[in-house]
Amino acid sequence: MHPTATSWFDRRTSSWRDWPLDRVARLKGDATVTVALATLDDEQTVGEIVDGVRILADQTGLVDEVVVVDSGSQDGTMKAATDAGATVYHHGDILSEHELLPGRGDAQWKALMVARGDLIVYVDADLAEFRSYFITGLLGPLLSEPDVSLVKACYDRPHPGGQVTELMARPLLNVYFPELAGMVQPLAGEYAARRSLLETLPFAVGHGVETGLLLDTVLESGLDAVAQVDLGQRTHGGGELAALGEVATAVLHTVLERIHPNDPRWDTLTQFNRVKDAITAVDRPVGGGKRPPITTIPQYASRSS
Ligand SMILES: O=c1ccn([C@@H]2O[C@H](COP(=O)(O)OP(=O)(O)O)[C@@H](O)[C@H]2O)c(=O)[nH]1
Ligand SMILES: O=C(O)[C@@H](COP(=O)(O)O)O[C@H]1O[C@H](CO)[C@@H](O)[C@H](O)[C@H]1O
Repeated sequence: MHPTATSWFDRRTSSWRDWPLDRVARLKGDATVTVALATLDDEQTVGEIVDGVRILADQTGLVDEVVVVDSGSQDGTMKAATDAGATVYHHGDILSEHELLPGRGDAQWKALMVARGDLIVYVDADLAEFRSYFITGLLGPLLSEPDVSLVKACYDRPHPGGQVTELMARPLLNVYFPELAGMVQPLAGEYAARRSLLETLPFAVGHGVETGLLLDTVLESGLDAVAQVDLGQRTHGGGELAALGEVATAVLHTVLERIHPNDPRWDTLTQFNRVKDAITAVDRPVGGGKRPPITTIPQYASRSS
C-alpha cells in the first residue's frame, strides 16, 4: 500500500465494536442526527431499516429523525417507510421548481433540504440485514474527532457483491489517488457526514455520488477528514451485470472529472443484447448530471427545517 494510505489506514480505521451505544450517546451532546435514506422500489427492505433506526431513536435519543426521499418508487416503498415511522418525501416535492433529475445522489442532495440534523447518516435502503450498530459505528468518529467530517462504512462483501468496487473503483483510485488505497469500500452507500461539509459539496445525481463526495472531501479538507468504520459483513449483491456497468461508468466519470475536468466525455454506455441470432446494441445514458453545493440554492438558507 502507498505509505500515506498505510498511515491513514492505521489512524482512521475503527470497528463498530469500538463505538458502543452508551459511549456514542455520551459523545452526542447537543448535536442533532438525521438518518436519511434514498429509496427506489425498496418495499421489501425499507420498513425494517426504518424500524431499526426508529427503535434507536425512541429508546436512546441518539437519532433525532429518519427522513426518506423517494426517487419515484412504483411499489409500496413510501407506504412501508411511512408506516415504520419515517418522514417521507417524494423527490419531486423538494425544490419542485428545479428540474427533476433521477438518481440516488439527487435524492441524497435533496435530503439536505428537509433534514434537520447537524450530522447526516445515509444508509442504502436495500440492505437485507440492517443492524443498529451501523448507525452508532458511523457516528462514533464524527462525534469524537473534530477533524473528521466524513465516515465511510467498510465491510466484507461475499462474492458476488461489490464487483464495481473491486473492478472499477478501487483500481481507479489506486492508480490516480494512491493515498486513498486504504479505503476498503469507497462506494459504500452507508456513510455519515457533517452537514457543514455536505452543504458545500456538489453531488453527482446518480451512482457517482459517493465517489464525488469522497474525492472532494479529500481534495478540499485532506485525507484525515475521512475515517472508515468496519461494520462486519454486508450481504447484498449479484446485481445484474448491465446495471453494474452503469454504476461503474458513473464512478469512472466522477473520477475523471476530478483529474481531467476539461476533457470531453461521452455520456452514453453501449451494451449488447442477443435477440435470437442478432446482437443488438442498447444505449444507456451515463455520466449523469450533478447538483451544485446546496448552499448555492437560495431556498436552502430560508428552509424551515
Ligand atoms: O434513482 C435511484 C436509484 C437507486 N436508489 C437507491 O439507492 C440504493 C442502491 O441502489 P441500487 O440498488 O441501484 O444499487 P446496488 O446497490 O444494487 O448496486 C437503493 O436503496 C436504491 O433504492 C435511489 O434512491 N434512487
Ligand atoms: O460495489 C458495487 O459493485 C456496488 C454494487 O454492489 P452489490 O452488487 O449490490 O453488492 O455497490 C456500490 O454501489 C452501489 C450503488 O451505487 C451502492 O448502493 C453500494 O453501497 C456501493 O457499495
